[in-house]
Amino acid sequence: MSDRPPFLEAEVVKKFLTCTALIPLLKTALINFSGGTGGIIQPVRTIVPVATYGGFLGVMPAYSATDDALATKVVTFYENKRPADENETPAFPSHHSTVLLFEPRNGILKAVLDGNVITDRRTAAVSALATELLKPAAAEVLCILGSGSQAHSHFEVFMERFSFKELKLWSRRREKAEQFASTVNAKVQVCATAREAVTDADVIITVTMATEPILFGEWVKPGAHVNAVGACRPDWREVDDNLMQNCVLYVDSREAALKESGDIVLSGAEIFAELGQVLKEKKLALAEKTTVFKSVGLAIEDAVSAKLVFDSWSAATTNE
Ligand SMILES: NC(=O)C1=CN([C@@H]2O[C@H](COP(=O)(O)OP(=O)(O)OC[C@H]3O[C@@H](n4cnc5c(N)ncnc54)[C@H](O)[C@@H]3O)[C@@H](O)[C@H]2O)C=CC1
Ligand SMILES: O=C([O-])C1=[NH+]CCC1
Repeated sequence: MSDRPPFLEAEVVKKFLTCTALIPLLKTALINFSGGTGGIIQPVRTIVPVATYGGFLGVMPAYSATDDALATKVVTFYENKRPADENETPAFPSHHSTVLLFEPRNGILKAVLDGNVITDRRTAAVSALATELLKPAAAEVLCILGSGSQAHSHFEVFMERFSFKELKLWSRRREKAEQFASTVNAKVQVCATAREAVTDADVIITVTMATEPILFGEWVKPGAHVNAVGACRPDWREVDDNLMQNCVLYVDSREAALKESGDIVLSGAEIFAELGQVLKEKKLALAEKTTVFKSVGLAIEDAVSAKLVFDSWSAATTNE
């Protein structure tokens, strides 16, 4: 047998990273991250700007004693500059990531995993956890702004976890939204403007590479819940000041959000609670108010996801 650690590619990750298995792990990890039983060491990620090319490289290490998981994700994300020709598709996906999973007992590298599926699924699963707690009681209309990788993963996870009656989609390039609508197994209303998509929505998901607001408070139905997933740089925005300042604001990590989220840093909006606190103390879930969950993405989510995939893959391989 080779000493080389295995590389678990996207198809393997897809097979083992099911929502059913992942969501309870994320729930526990987020509670522990926000003070639960502790045992989680996770610094705010290091970001190296690749300014010449409009890119960023992020290093995201985390250790969970409770989960016995030690990992680091390396992620690059590049501003997906609008091509000069409107009909041209950007040559590369905007995000690329890889997860290194270590054996906590001795530090040996156990596996290298495709990080793209992990990033897409765990982000959508965390948004679903926030939505379960913060959506209005009768939530019938879901709106997604954006049509890239995260839009797809959020769609998949939300279709599995909720039963919305209507799904509205807006994307900067209408043909991308139409392409999305034609490939998914559900009726999707493609909207000409973000405003049209947001109007009357009970739950809104922003998953764009926008650097200026694309979601405005005056469009949002009182009591709606927003998962604000993009704009992970301190000078990038997806959501305007009006919404940020007039909502009950939840984050995945207070420390990271105050450093990385332009929507928070530039609006001066006050954070009400971390998601992990709400998962632990349900009374913090003010679902009758207009709520925003600002997610920047946590290394611990990647670590528990990678361990789940590796353990499931190892068990399946041993039994073959
Ligand atoms: N919070 C978290 O844990 C994570 C957040 N993200 C963020 O989620 C967002 C979406 O990521 P992906 O779907 O992987 O990216 P993607 O590149 O696959 O899709 C981006 C979408 O944004 C649209 N877009 C690009 N520039 C825009 C602009 N100026 N205005 C409006 N729309 C614009 C594109 O047309 C596309 O629909 C990004 O901001 C990304 O950094 C990604 C991973 C994890
Ligand atoms: O958590 C993550 O992997 C990311 N958040 C924003 C860009 C990538």
